Amino acid sequence: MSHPALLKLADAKLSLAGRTFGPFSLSVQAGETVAILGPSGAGKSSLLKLIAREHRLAGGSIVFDGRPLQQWPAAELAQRRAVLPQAGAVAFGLPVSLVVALGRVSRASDPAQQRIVREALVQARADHLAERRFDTLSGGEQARVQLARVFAQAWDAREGLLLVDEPLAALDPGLALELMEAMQRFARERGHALVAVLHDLTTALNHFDRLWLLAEGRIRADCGAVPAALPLLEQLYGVRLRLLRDAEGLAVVASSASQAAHNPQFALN
Ligand SMILES: Nc1ncnc2c1ncn2[C@@H]1O[C@H](COP(=O)(O)OP(=O)(O)OP(=O)(O)O)[C@@H](O)[C@H]1O
Repeated sequence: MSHPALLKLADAKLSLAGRTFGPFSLSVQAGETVAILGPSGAGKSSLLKLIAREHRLAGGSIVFDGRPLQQWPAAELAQRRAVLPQAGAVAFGLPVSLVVALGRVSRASDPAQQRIVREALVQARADHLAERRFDTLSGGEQARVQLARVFAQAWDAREGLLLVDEPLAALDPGLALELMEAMQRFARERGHALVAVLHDLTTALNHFDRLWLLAEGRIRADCGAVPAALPLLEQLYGVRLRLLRDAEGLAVVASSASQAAHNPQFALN
């Protein structure tokens, strides 16, 4: 028997500067991981913000854990869903430990705060930065601290929602992989759903269950994150893609049409 969706959008619409996005009819199960993909300007961040309740719903409905999103009291919602905005969206001249502790402000009393902040920093590979000022950190260091804040916020929730916007964009390949795995583990252990805006197709196919493909403010496909999605991705971005595969996983690379046509080794299956 299938469980009711943790998050359900039914004909949800968003209106920004006279432009309408959607209608979106989408659902996410507890523990599921979804990557939102699409060309620049497609509306990925806007959709994420709509789900995060940072944008007002202009039509339809969004239900989170059986309750319309707009009916959730702010403090309760903050304890069940955490948002990592796109880099540069927040600028703090604060100590790192305080930035991470901001994830806990919705709790009236929080005796575990110090321990959780410390452990969240460890999981985000940022514990060595605890004593630094946030605005003196590099882009990749800031990204790790922001991720620690998200971890701290959703630390003791179950079946919550992590909404992250290009969380790995500022990280070197080793760290990007480590943090992707940390996010997956963190979400899996708590039954949290993870919805991420991404540009990296390799990460999307290797680490996510589902893909929402977005173009011009509309969902073009809602499909499994499987190699068979490649033709849809080619259409979405208007580029030929090659799929490289070995025992450890897949890699997707953009390629010129002529290269792809002459290389049967990379054919889809
Ligand atoms: N608050 C806003 N007011 C008016 N227009 C907006 C607002 N936020 C975004 N837009 C516009 O809506 C469109 C979609 O923006 P959005 O940030 O959602 O795209 P995106 O798919 O996340 O792009 P990128 O990959 O470049 O980050 C863009 O044309 C953008 O300029």
